[in-house]
Amino acid sequence: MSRGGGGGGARPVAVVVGPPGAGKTTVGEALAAALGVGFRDTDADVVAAVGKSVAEIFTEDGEEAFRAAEEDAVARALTEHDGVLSLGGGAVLSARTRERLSGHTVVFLNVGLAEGVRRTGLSTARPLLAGVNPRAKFKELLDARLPLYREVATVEVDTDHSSAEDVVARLTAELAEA
Ligand SMILES: Nc1ncnc2c1ncn2[C@@H]1O[C@H](COP(=O)(O)OP(=O)(O)OP(=O)(O)O)[C@@H](O)[C@H]1O
Ligand SMILES: O=C(O)C1=C[C@@H](O)[C@@H](O)[C@H](O)C1
Ligand SMILES: [Mg+2]
Repeated sequence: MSRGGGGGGARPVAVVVGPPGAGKTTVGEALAAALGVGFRDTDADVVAAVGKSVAEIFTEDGEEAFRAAEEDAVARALTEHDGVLSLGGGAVLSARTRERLSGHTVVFLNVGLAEGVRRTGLSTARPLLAGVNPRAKFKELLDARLPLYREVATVEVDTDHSSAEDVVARLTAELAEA
């Protein structure tokens, strides 16, 4: 829950973006705890709003329906939440969302192909990577999205060779300087 109690007028202390497996949820949650603020994840907001898991929305309603619900969830959270806000990995695909991120502190958690595939490999909860060749899909996704993550980011952290705890420590230092 937000410190401001929700409603309009709030503003996240940091918005976290990046590819699947970058640590948006893990690091986002730990960063919020380190800063003593609340945590919100738009994937969880979409699940709550639609009443189905992310995988069910993709399978039953299609990616376009998920993206529309995600765009709404991001817009709401940006005005309601004053803690750390993690976005879904593909949220930056929306030009409207990218515009809405302008002026916010946006952390891009980057992860390379090999490490991203390794971190997401054991999960069946990511419908986009559930196909026959998750590595090719991950590469395609990184190629398409890297410029979009960088377009919105005010801070970029490479997570390949750092534990989630180290990433949080680097981010708390960077955000204190900003
Ligand atoms: N810096 C890190 N080092 C090692 N493992 C990590 C790191 N960050 C996250 N992980 C692990 O990678 C997996 C994916 O992390 P997480 O779910 O936080 O990613 P995400 O960016 O939220 O992905 P998604 O876009 O699918 O929601 C988890 O098992 C998590 O523990
Ligand atoms: O990278 C993506 O496109 C996605 C990432 C997840 O956070 C979820 O939003 C969903 O699985 C799609
Ligand atoms: Mg996540």
